[in-house]
Amino acid sequence: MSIRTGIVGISGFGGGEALRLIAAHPAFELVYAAGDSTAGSRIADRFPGAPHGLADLVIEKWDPEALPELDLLFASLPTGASAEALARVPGSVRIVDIGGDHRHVDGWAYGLADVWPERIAGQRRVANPGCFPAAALTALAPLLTEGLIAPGTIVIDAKTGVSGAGRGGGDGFGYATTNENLQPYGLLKHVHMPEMETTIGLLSGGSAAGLVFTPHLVPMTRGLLVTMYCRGQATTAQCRDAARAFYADRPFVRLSDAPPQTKWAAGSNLCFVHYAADPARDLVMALGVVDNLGKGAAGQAVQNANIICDLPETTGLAGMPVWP
Ligand SMILES: NC(=O)C1=CN([C@@H]2O[C@H](COP(=O)(O)OP(=O)(O)OC[C@H]3O[C@@H](n4cnc5c(N)ncnc54)[C@H](OP(=O)(O)O)[C@@H]3O)[C@@H](O)[C@H]2O)C=CC1
Ligand SMILES: CC(=O)N[C@@H](CCC(=O)OP(=O)(O)O)C(=O)O
Repeated sequence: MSIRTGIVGISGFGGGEALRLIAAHPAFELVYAAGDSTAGSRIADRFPGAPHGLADLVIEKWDPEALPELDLLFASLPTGASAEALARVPGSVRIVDIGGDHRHVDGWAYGLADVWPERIAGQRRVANPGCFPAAALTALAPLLTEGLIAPGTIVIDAKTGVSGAGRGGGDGFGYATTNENLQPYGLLKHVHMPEMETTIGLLSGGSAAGLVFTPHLVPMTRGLLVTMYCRGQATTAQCRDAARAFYADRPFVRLSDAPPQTKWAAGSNLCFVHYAADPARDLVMALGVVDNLGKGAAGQAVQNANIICDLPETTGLAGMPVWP
């Protein structure tokens, strides 16, 4: 089966990771690549390691009115740049939006693929979660659905690699300012806070109004770790049992015995979850690790595309992480 596939935003970090995955995907055939400033260049000009069959594909100027015949489109545009344009893509084209314009928007399935595959199947429009929510919500979902933690008391301390800011990260994302530096940002106003509050409400039936989320930029290229502190009386064993049952038949979530490390997920679509609890302290800790460009972006996007194209979820995603 050949599914005619496009990527808009292909020159970026998210789009480039989608290209890497699609180049090795047995059913998705890349026939359309688009962007803005890179329009007119060949894939190989941007990605010297592209396979021969894709090297000469020319990046088009993004124009939703001028698409070739497509079955599937991955959009990896800056948040704010896709809502209006994607509304003009014919309804026959399935879309997975890696950017933030369509999360919890009517007409779009929220693509938390390991938690809600049944809500994604059969849809033609899927909004990929943000990278921090991908890790945090995957780790929290079993605890919330089992009522093991109070949804309004969650504190999320997060660390991300610099590629999370994209290729055009801009001032503050250069080598001299990120190397050997640790930068908190977005205190109490990061856009992923409302995204996570809404999803936690859906998972728990309760309000996550007390959520606190603090991301930190750390000097690594890829990787994302969330360490979460919640109120609850559950034991570590109860949290682990809940996660084991919740993810029993899910291929990409790994319950780890030791606290997970960002390198464990590098280059993969895996999410590692881990729990430690102490009822005497009324404390449940939940940890999640993803590759921000994998499960945090293009990996989860391909998983979502597999689901809406009725393919096995693992198609093109079975490769192990890169180590070391
Ligand atoms: N990086 C990450 O870890 C994650 C990113 N995301 C989201 O994914 C999206 C892409 O992020 P990322 O890849 O990091 O960003 P980059 O800055 O690396 O890439 C942005 C891409 O968008 C293209 N682009 C920008 N404006 C336009 C336009 N007007 N028309 C057509 N193309 C345009 C650029 O094309 P050109 O170079 O040709 O100008 C480029 O290919 C964002 O919404 C981001 O928030 C989500 C999860 C994780
Ligand atoms: C390091 C860094 O800047 N990371 C980004 C994560 C981007 C992301 O997940 O994307 P969406 O904009 O699609 O939600 C940030 O914190 O905004």
